[in-house]
Amino acid sequence: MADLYIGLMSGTSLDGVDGVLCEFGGSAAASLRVVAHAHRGFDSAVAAELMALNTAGADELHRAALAGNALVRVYAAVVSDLLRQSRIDASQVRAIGAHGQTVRHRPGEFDGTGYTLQLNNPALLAELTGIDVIADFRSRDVAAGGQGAPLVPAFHRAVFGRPGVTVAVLNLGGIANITALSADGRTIGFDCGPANALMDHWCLTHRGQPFDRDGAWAASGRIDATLLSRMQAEPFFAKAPPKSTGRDLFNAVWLASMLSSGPSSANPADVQATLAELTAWSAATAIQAHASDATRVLVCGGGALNGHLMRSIASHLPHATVRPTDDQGLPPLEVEAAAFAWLAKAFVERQPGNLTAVTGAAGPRILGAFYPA
Ligand SMILES: Nc1ncnc2c1ncn2[C@@H]1O[C@H](COP(=O)(O)OP(=O)(O)OP(=O)(O)O)[C@@H](O)[C@H]1O
Ligand SMILES: CC(=O)N[C@H]1[C@@H]2OC[C@@H](O2)[C@@H](O)[C@@H]1O[C@H](C)C(=O)O
Repeated sequence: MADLYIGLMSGTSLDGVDGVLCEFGGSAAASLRVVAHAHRGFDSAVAAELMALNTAGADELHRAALAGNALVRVYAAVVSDLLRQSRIDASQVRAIGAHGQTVRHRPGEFDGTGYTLQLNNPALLAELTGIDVIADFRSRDVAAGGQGAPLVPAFHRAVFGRPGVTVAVLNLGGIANITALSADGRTIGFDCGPANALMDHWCLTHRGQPFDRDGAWAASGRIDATLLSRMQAEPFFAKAPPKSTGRDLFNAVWLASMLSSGPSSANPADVQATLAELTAWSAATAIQAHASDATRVLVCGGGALNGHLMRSIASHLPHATVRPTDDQGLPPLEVEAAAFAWLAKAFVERQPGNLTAVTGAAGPRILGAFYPA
């Protein structure tokens, strides 16, 4: 039987769900083949509710439970798209790795353990698809004192790692994270700052568009150096890894406080240009600090389709080629979903999914919880 897994990712951009059906040839992810990719956007009511649940509000428990159900109905539709496209029957798929929707991420805070919360209803997904589901990949790492994020570096190492060569992988989702795959075999990874979450918010507010296609609007503006340096002073950027972040920090309130706490350009296009530069600067700074000898930077996530952002990052890293991951046979919008297919496989095989050097957890841990078909 082919080793078939589905990965489902709905990330911090809140743009919808990416799913992939993957075939694994052996235990190494290098032998992974994406058989099918499907994407479904959230309808506006679901997107608005998921966004609202990122901040405290009335009757949250009830609303969060219903939002988990709504999310899973989109997941089930994506699974059905994948099976139809690939003409594969549900019974042939070993498991689905379903990330869920992060609405809070506070590892290590409050009582020392803190929490990370992904809305989901894996029982309903198992019911709707008839396939085993693995979910809640982050909590065990947090329980072991880790950040619970980013989790993709282990997958990046397995698919993009090259012995004796330093490679940097940059994910530009709602939040940005890097993986530094050093020539000597060490792997470091951490969230390096905001990516599309703030740019999408600003674009929607001022242009009525969910995102700035190709970064054309940002490219039309001028970087506001004063605003940029105020943003760069955010303590998260100077923090040493392990570190992770999310909409808990980089949200509309953060942006509003940056805009109101000193002089800033009145022109919204200039703010967009400044946000793009903040992403480029923070990613390039992280790469220079942890993978200074990288001559290749592989970019995944929707930001890889933002030509302006890609050029800005490249201009900060003149000694490296900055290319989308399609170059390595895995298109940018498939990487994270494939990582959760890979993590589901790791769970089924009782292999640890975390890298302690990345998350800071006390040890390697098997990640996820099992919901049988
Ligand atoms: N053609 C494009 N031009 C500019 N930006 C784009 C383009 N296509 C997608 N994007 C951006 O990519 C985002 C989606 O990226 P992605 O699917 O990687 O996010 P995500 O899964 O939410 O990420 P993460 O979990 O890493 O935070 C969109 O919200 C948009 O901002
Ligand atoms: C808590 C959470 O959902 N974090 C996401 C988010 O989106 C990007 C970045 O922040 C990364 O840390 C993580 O996602 C990827 C899939 C990860 O865990 O590697």
